[in-house]
Amino acid sequence: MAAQVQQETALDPVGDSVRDREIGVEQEHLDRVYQRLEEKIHEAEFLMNDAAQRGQVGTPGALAERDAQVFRAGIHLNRLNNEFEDFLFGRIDLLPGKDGKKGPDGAYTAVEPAEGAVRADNTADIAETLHIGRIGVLDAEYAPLVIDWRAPAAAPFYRSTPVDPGRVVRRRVIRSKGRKVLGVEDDLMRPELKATLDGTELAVIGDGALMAALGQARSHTMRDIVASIQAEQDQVIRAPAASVTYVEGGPGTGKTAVALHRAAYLLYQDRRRYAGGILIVSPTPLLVAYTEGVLPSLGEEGQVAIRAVGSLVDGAEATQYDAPAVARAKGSYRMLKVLRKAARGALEGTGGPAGRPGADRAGSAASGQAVSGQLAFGEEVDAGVDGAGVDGAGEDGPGGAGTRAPAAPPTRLRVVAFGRRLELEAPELDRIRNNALSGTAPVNLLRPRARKLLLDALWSRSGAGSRHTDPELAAELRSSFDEDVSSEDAFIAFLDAWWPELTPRAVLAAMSDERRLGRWARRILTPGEVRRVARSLKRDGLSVHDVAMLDELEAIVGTPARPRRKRDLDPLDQLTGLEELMPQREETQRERAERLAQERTEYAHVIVDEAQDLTPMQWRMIGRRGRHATWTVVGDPAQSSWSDPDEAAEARDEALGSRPRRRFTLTVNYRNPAEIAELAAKVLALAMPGSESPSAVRSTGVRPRFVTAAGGGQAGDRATGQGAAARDRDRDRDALARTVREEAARLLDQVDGTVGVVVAMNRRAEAARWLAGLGDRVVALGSLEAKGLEYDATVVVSPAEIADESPAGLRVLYVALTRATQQLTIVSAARDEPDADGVPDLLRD
Ligand SMILES: Nc1ncnc2c1ncn2[C@@H]1O[C@H](COP(=O)(O)OP(=O)(O)OP(=O)(O)O)[C@@H](O)[C@H]1O
Repeated sequence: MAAQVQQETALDPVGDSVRDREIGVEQEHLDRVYQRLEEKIHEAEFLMNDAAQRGQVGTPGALAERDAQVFRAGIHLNRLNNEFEDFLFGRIDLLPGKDGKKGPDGAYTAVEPAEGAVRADNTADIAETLHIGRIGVLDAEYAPLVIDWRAPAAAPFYRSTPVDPGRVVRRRVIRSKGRKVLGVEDDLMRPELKATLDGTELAVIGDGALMAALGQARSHTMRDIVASIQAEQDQVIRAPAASVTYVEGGPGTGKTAVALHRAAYLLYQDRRRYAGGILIVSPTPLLVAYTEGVLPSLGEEGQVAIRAVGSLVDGAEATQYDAPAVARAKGSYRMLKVLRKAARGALEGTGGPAGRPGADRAGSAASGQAVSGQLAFGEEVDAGVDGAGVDGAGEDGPGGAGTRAPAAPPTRLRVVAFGRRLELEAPELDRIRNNALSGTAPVNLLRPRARKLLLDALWSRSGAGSRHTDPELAAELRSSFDEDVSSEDAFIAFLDAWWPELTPRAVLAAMSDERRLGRWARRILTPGEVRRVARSLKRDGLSVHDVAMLDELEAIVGTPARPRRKRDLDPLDQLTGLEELMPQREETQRERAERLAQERTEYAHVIVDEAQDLTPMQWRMIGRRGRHATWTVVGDPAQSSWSDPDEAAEARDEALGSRPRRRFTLTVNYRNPAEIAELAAKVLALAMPGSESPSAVRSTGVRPRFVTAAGGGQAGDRATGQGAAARDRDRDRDALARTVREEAARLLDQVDGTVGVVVAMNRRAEAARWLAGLGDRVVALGSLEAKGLEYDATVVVSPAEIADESPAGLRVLYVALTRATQQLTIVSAARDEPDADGVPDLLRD
């Protein structure tokens, strides 16, 4: 593949006059397209006015027709206006096809050239020229002016290679801004051929679109790659949506880009089928923000929801990271067992002040707001905490106010029936509760069963059952007894307090009591894990792992039947007037998509990005959203930050069920130059011995730079004594701060785009201070946040610190080292044991 790209790019330079002429040719075409688009916009406007006028006729039939017309015209107009900018980007010049058949888009359908299309002397005539863009446009005679990039006729633009060119002779990428063509870049698929178009030999301009795209400076948002999708990527994007499409590939192979383009492709292919929505799950809010613009640029935002894994539960938003040991306990299958016990145990209450069961379902969403997509890191959770202060009674649990654990249940039930006072005491009540809980249904749905068992016990205590031998009379008596008792205020109040409706947050709050959690997690979690998990659940705000636990609890406790919410109707059914018929006025498409996504709990297709990072509990959460879906799962095991990949793979297989898998591997690294990829490969060899690095598609000649932050000297020649050690630490910290700042500033001078400084998670706040005042082209990131992102240049601070952070530390370091598109600087601290050239121990040969 890399070889192929080089071959494609080794084209003869041409003079400016030829370039100008070719730009002129494309400009003419673009002018024609714009003219046609304007006509279409006028048509859409006319339709809308016409339909509005028709509404004045007033018959129900005319009104319905008007509504439908206006709605469609509104959408059409909206799309045209939105996609007006920079939407024509490609062209292919094709040999005549095997047969003369045309498809619905007006293009010939044959993939292979006709026999005799290439003459014996290697000359040929171009039979068809197609322009490719973000949407399709036909001229007044229904001939294609622009082919939608997702249409079958556009596939050769992406699929054709010099090895397997099909009918394509020349592939051209057109760069334009607004209505102006700025440049063209050609790749020849049949370089040996002398092809003519209308009697003129085909010109070849530029040195390939891919290289031009890869060399561009990066900003804080991802760009679409629609003009330069490569053949192996196109296979994935256009793979049929049945079952599970599974894509693996190393860093920078375009997995995220491919996943996003696939969403757009699927919608184009079968919009009706995907009306059920496409969910894209991303690991972090930062990656969501980074990728959010890609789908709108492809003309799609409607039915696609991109959500961070910590934002999948309505009304809950992760604002915290857990320390690695806590994350390990919360994310593993073991937690499932604990949650099941906790949900049942939570009914026992805590003995604290009364909670507000049922009142907190979504209200307390995010008490600690995430700052610009960054989550807080729970390092304090691990900081040598003893079991002190664990009485969680009545304390606010995760998420802050309104998430109290259930109060202590009443210990006696007293009612009056048939003129007699009847009582049940604590032991009897406990027995009844245990009996009720022996059912397998969700706890909230077991309440009717508990109620029935209470009535049975009271009935038997009343002795009324033995008074009548006639079964019919006895049944009647029993039924009036039940009615009397269950309408008694005392009974209703008792039931509400004794078997309250549990909410997931209330159960989580109950788990913040170390004693109770210890009971529920006996022989499942270690005492240390119990202590840490309980403490982590006491703090304000939720972690990504808490969100998966909430979702699991929702399934475990169940939602009692409530009056049904009004179904989201078909938009056409809801329309009553012109104002509402204009989706872009009432509610933008994006807002509508967001609203629908909020209300939606299951999807027609689920795309999981960075799938290697999901914990078993997260797989279960996502699995519930795609029970009837088809799936696209993209990931790279070598970049996994989860400590137990086997357990995660088991959970993944459970979520995906028995659906057949179609596997793809992406092999070319488009992000990192070879010099950076080579260095990262050393860490890959340590992290995952035997696995292969993707081949880098380009080389910049700039080698990674190694710098040592010189503070207190090397580990060996340090002063001894407590005071001296503290001084050494301060000096080290100052030296690190100074060095990182200098290196970031140096890189800012050298690149036009962004610089990312990647540090161990517990240095994030510190690192942000080091960079203060350097401007918004530079950002500080914790190692886990760097996932999926990229920068023109990166500074990786203390590889050893990142590697030692967690059991998956080497893989996390591999991620950190593969974020740069141009330059990489490694800053070592004493712990890295750098050699005289500043190369840390971990990165030496
Ligand atoms: N065909 C292409 N044309 C132009 N740029 C491309 C192409 N494929 C990938 N890229 C660019 O390469 C970079 C890496 O892509 P992407 O982030 O999708 O890779 P990834 O496999 O998800 O990486 P990681 O696993 O490291 O997160 C992006 O800048 C993307 O735009």
